[in-house]
Amino acid sequence: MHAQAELYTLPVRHLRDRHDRRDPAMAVIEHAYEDSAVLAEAVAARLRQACASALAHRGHALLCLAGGRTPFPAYRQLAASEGIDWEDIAIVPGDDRCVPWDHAASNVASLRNAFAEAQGVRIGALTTPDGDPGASLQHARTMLSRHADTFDAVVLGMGEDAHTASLFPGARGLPAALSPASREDAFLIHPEPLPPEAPYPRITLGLARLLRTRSIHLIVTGPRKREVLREAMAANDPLRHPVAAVLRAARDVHVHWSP
Ligand SMILES: O=C1O[C@H](COP(=O)(O)O)[C@@H](O)[C@H](O)[C@H]1O
Repeated sequence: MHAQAELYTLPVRHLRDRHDRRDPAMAVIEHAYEDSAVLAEAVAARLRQACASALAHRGHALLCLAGGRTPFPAYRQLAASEGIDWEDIAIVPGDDRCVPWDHAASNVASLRNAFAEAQGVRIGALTTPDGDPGASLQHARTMLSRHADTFDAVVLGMGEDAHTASLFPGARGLPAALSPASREDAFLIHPEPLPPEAPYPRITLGLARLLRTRSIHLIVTGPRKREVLREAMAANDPLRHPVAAVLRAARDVHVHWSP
């Protein structure tokens, strides 16, 4: 195991204290690593520990995992871990793009691919096989109603526009998806503008469902995302920087960063 580098220069706790005095118990726990390989190893170890603890205490584990690209090296390491009883573990994506399952942008397809080695693991889809947005929304809500337990771990990513899961700034459906009063677990989001790297409508878990978890890990890499995270925390405006909603509402968020 590599030593964790002490290079996280973002004064996270300071910014939280200064800009959000309502709940001083909230905490962002910072982890900075020398590179993305070390980050992946550390995140995989955290997820392994969350699974082991859940299996020991409850006999099953439920993970909610981000799509995109950044966390996949950690997922592949987790999937290759020895001694995990995958048959008792279920995974749901935190969001997905409304595309067919055989499309390169499908988060559920990427997750199924990353966990191919994990014999017996169940990976639920937020989308229907053809990716139809309306049918996917209904499908996601039904699927999530069958996975209503508290998550053992939630992994989130963040885009350079400060979206997390598919909670996109400026999207019409964002206020409902961020509302703690929303009764639904999943929402259809039409990002405006569509992100060029994945220009599709999305299904996302809402903030309240994401926060029903025993642990949260936000994974960000590169200097630009670190800047965005700092801006999000300073502004503390979730409609502009949806990631701020997670940072201010969760009791503890582990932020994992590497260059
Ligand atoms: O579109 C998405 O983007 C975010 C960030 O992805 P990353 O590869 O830049 O970390 C991701 O967390 C989300 O699941 C995905 O649908």
